[in-house]
Amino acid sequence: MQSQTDADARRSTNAADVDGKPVAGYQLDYVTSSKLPTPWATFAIHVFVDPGTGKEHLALTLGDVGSGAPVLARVHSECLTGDALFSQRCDCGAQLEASMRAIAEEGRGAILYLRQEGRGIGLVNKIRAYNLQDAGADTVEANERLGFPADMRRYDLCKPMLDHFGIFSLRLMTNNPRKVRALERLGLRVEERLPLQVNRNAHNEAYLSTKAVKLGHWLKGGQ
Ligand SMILES: Nc1nc2c(ncn2[C@@H]2O[C@H](COP(=O)(O)OP(=O)(O)OP(=O)(O)O)[C@@H](O)[C@H]2O)c(=O)[nH]1
Ligand SMILES: [Zn+2]
Repeated sequence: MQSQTDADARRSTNAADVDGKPVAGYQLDYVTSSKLPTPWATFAIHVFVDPGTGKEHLALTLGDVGSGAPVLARVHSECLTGDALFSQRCDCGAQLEASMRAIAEEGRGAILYLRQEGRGIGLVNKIRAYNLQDAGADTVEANERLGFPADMRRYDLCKPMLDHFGIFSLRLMTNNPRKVRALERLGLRVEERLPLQVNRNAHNEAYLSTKAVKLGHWLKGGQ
């Protein structure tokens, strides 16, 4: 029997995909902000709600991000296992930490924390995909065997978040060309693309290789 999570995940493929036409005027409701002290800096945390899905998306900002100068930025998709539980199966937690550190060092920047777990297939399916990976599938094949595309994320929800802060020009920390293309298609300027290669280890080596070979990520050193 299909779980609610499966149905929700599949339904969202029908919405604009990153490589499809972005939804014009994607709507997110800004709700509230507060302070978020972290080991590296005290960020401002901002919450947005997607009225269509009920999902709460977050932004962390530091300094005057609305001045017009390109903003050091990270667009990060949720990975509960990597971001909160120290999983070594991926590079997500280390990338989040590295980007928070970099922004703290610069004294100015923004992180969009998008609630699209497991490249959009949700936590339940990501854990199922891990089992398929342990049985020999790579990350793309595992998604496909579960009936999903390799990557179901959408980035058009970044636009209302960035508009809220008056950000239109980015220095983006990413290795993912699809993310850069998607943001540019939304009319944002990616002035610079900064690599974010951290925490390669025995557990995530195959995951990183698949990113490079099948998903075209800019990863040096055979990753
Ligand atoms: N389906 C699936 N998703 C995964 C797996 N490992 C990590 N993820 C998800 O992959 C996404 C990673 O997103 P980001 O950190 O934004 O990064 P990225 O698209 O890999 O590109 P970068 O900007 O270079 O980090 C998160 O949503 C994770 O939950 C996996 O094995 N299978
Ligand atoms: Zn991860």
